[in-house]
Amino acid sequence: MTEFWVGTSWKMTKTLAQAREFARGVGARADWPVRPFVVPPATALAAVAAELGPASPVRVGAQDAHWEDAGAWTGEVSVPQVADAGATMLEIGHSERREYFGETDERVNLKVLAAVRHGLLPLICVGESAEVRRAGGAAEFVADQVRAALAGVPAGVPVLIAYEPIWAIGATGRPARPEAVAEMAVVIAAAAGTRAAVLYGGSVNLGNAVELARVPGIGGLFIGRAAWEVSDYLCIADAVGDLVA
Ligand SMILES: O=C(CO)COP(=O)(O)O
Repeated sequence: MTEFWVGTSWKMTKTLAQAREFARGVGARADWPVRPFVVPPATALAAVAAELGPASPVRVGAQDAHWEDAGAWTGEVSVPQVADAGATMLEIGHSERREYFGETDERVNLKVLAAVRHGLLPLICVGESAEVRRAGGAAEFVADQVRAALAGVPAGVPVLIAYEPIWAIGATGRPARPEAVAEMAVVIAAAAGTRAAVLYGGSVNLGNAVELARVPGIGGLFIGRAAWEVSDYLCIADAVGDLVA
């Protein structure tokens, strides 16, 4: 395995001081066996990027951005703005945004196109609900999400796609079984093509990270809660790194 992504989204957590502390912790590390990334809240993007510096191997991502470059969109931030703050990746379509903030497949696609237009690496989140899985429609649902997100994106443009089943995310979630992740990696690769690396997210922790990282077709892990302490993040990156080195 030549490259394996390990990243964490901080969601709506961390003050500036906490964000800087985390950035100092990852910034102190010179050698990475994995491709590291952090996805701070918008308030901390610039501070984290500044702390890491432009040459850092740790990539910084924004959790969301509007599809227009600028304008009268109160409360939003644009892709050029998050890029200006230091983001080189853009997370798009997390299920929390789809569920609570009206993110549709169409908007996800507009945001992917905006990210590509401005040279940010899109990190597109997809995943089915427990209901859809129970009804046997998970593969089709996720393939549709992937195809919709990538409509109009030229074939050679690299993207990351995080498979994050809704039932696996957060305090009430349970991690997907490796076999289910493997099946979905095939589905996503078929829908997205070779330009996509497929990541898994949803209740990843130190105890299950290696098993999930071993899943065929999986090129990274996208972690929430279990990586919010920098020492925990580094432990997971090292455990996975031993596997992929
Ligand atoms: O949503 C996630 C990453 O985007 C995963 O969150 P948890 O790891 O906290 O379940």
